[in-house]
Amino acid sequence: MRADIIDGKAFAASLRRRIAAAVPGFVAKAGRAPGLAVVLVGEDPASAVYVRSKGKATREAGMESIEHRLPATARQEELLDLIESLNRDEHVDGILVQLPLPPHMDEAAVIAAISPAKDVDGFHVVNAGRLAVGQPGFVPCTPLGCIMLLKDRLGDLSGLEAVVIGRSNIVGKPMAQLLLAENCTVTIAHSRTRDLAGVVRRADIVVAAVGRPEMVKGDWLKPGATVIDVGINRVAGEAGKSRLVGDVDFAEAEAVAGAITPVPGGVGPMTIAVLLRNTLVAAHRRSGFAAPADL
Ligand SMILES: NC(=O)C1=CN([C@@H]2O[C@H](COP(=O)(O)OP(=O)(O)OC[C@H]3O[C@@H](n4cnc5c(N)ncnc54)[C@H](OP(=O)(O)O)[C@@H]3O)[C@@H](O)[C@H]2O)C=CC1
Ligand SMILES: Nc1nc(=O)c2c([nH]1)NC[C@@H]1CN(c3ccc(C(=O)N[C@@H](CCC(=O)O)C(=O)O)cc3)C=[N+]21
Repeated sequence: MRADIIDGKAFAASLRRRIAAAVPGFVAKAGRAPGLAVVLVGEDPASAVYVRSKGKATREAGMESIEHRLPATARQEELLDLIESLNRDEHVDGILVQLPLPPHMDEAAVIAAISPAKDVDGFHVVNAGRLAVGQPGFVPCTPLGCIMLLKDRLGDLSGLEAVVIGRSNIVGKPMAQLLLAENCTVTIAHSRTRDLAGVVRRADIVVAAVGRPEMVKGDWLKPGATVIDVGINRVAGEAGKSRLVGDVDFAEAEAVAGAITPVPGGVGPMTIAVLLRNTLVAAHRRSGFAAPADL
């Protein structure tokens, strides 16, 4: 069997078109465009690339992109003051502080400073708590994008065995919460898990969010499983160039899985599309308008 490729890039493009189509309706009612503020601290080249592509996608959707850069040496107080001014700015609906932050900053304290109503990353404890208890809030973009791909592929997920590898606050834990909310039987695996291959072999759905290039092997998978590869790992490629690989050994997995997301072109593009979706939803909620239902 050869797995179907789940085209996250195409799905993300269609989501972005639906978002762009809904923006003029908001502008007509509110008299302004939805605004997303992205804050980059330091010069990490990978982060700078992401921030640029987020800004471009935001403008292409007809929204306002507000970009702030602070030097790597900035004091945490300066960042907290900036977040406070963005919290107060009526034109800012969403605030994203690009992670990771320089080591002298306390990420939890910085995230806590963002107004939960503008936390389009869904990283604030209030939004994490809402997700855990099933109240409406903001859900982290990457796991929400993964759920959209899974439901598009499989329809109802009820009763399926799902294994999430990774338990970070930004991917693994919210991913597990979302799968639970879809009535999956959820196992969360991590670096202390015994017999990881044996655990993964039970899964109808495997979500790999580890950060270890090509760790998940083909013979770890149940034949026909649906594999969502969140990993983004830059490794040495040919002729001194680097290339991106996921946490799943794609060549091996493709021969066993029923369907699999590629890297690049899978989960990554979904993350940005869902960020725009969350920003549009935040704009509607903050203005007291019902958010478009089909996003
Ligand atoms: N596509 C996208 O849009 C995004 C992609 N990513 C990518 O996803 C990956 C994960 O990101 P993130 O969650 O932030 O990473 P973290 O480093 O925060 O978490 C990694 C998790 O993997 C677990 N882990 C590490 N080694 C092993 C192992 N050998 N076996 C089993 N589990 C292991 C860790 O376990 P423990 O808790 O025990 O240490 C931890 O829970 C990265 O490649 C990142 O680049 C991240 C965000 C967005
Ligand atoms: N506050 C915050 N929110 C985030 O959502 C956040 C963050 N910090 N820090 C870093 C991670 C990582 N992340 C990605 C977004 C898009 C792609 C993406 O579009 N990837 C393309 C390839 C891009 C390339 O070629 O480099 C793809 O997979 O096809 C990947 C990874 C968001 N993150």
